Amino acid sequence: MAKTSLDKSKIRILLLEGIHQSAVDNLHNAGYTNIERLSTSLTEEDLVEKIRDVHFIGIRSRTQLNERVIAAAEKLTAIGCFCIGTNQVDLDAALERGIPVFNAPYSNTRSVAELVLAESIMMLRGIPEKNARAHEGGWLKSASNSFEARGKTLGIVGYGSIGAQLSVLAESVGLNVIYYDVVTKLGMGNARQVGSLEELLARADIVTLHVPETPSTRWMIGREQLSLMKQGSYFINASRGTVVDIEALAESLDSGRLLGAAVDVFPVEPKGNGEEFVSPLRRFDNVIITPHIGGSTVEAQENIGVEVSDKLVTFSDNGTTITSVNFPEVALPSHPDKHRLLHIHRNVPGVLSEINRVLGNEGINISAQYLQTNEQVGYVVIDVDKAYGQQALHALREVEHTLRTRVLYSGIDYD
Ligand SMILES: NC(=O)C1=CN([C@@H]2O[C@H](COP(=O)(O)OP(=O)(O)OC[C@H]3O[C@@H](n4cnc5c(N)ncnc54)[C@H](O)[C@@H]3O)[C@@H](O)[C@H]2O)C=CC1
Ligand SMILES: O=C(O)CCC(=O)C(=O)O
Repeated sequence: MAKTSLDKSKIRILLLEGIHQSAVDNLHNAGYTNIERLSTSLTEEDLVEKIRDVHFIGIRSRTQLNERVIAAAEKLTAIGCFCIGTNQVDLDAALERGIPVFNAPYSNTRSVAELVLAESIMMLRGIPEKNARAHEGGWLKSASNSFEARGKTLGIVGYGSIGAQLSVLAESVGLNVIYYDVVTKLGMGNARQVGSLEELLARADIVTLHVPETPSTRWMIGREQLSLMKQGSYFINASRGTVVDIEALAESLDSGRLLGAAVDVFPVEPKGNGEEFVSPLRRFDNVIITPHIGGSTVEAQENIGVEVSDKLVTFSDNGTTITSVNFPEVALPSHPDKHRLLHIHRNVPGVLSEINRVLGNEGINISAQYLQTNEQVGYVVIDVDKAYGQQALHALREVEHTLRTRVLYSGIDYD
């Protein structure tokens, strides 16, 4: 039987931003029934109120879990990002409070890559303007500025899961692929890494960004970088809105240096479908604007729902933190006949021996134990005989540098 620290019906789960029903079904199947699912994100004020009693929260890219929100989340046990990016969460603030953060690093990779390839072909053919004219009753039948993809050069910035997947798809339609990455990477197929961002910008007919939001990628593309791009080239951003200076991009479109752009992510995005989208790019017919839907396919969302809810359930039931993006990774085999203690502490020397000393003083025999640390935090999972659950928990709470403790009772429901 799965272990649980509370009766599962008392474990409150809040899912925001229209997380797929597959997550709800999966949580129900695992015995978690106290689930609230909202279709939008929440403002900081609303979130601070709502998160107080929540044990697990699921978000996508829009919800900002900053220091203030996390500090208000007194009961929060884990965070699930039902997406790839985790830049919307203050990972250190979560770590400091002993809260692991999980994501779905691969489930929407293919969806983004397919969209970017499709946009490349559409832009090369001038479809966005032709489509706009036709909707207004116009008829723009012309081969001018309309090109085949075959033989053109696609420049990928950030050759990770999405960049590499796109590289394979792009070669299949005859695009030549070059890429720039801060890490040396082996190219898929005939793709070639270039030595600098500047070289990529100068050589590519289409530049597409697939980097995470980090201090090194913030405003990485501005006036200077756009001025290096070829006359008559195309630009795509489906990474994060903060990577590109959007005013500078608008200037490059006005000047005609860029023949088109496709943008899926923006520095400020509406928090739900009802809010107005404001952007200097709205005036361009040759810009494909999409509402941050690079990863929004039925397949991706269903898979993400299962993947991330599985990670939350496994952590809740067993203390497993494998694949967490901010936390020491620990997995101890399940021991159904034991109680399991979770101890999260500041990573300073001597904590483990202190844990063992206090448990020893209480006459508690440890039947299994596993510790992992990162720079800031240590996480130890300890199995003890069933007789000692509460007693062991009290002893552990006395250990200096403790951030958080939990006991997972084997097959017994406690408050
Ligand atoms: N539009 C959408 O709906 C979606 C957007 N995304 C965004 O795409 C990003 C990339 O996703 P993945 O490919 O899965 O990530 P990844 O982590 O597999 O790859 C990112 C790559 O960027 C490289 N990189 C990091 N900093 C760089 C820099 N300053 N210059 C050049 N390269 C740099 C890394 O070395 C890595 O190879 C995510 O972090 C997320 O922000 C992801 C999924 C959906
Ligand atoms: O689906 C979403 O809300 C965000 C997708 C995304 O940007 C990501 O996976 O990082």
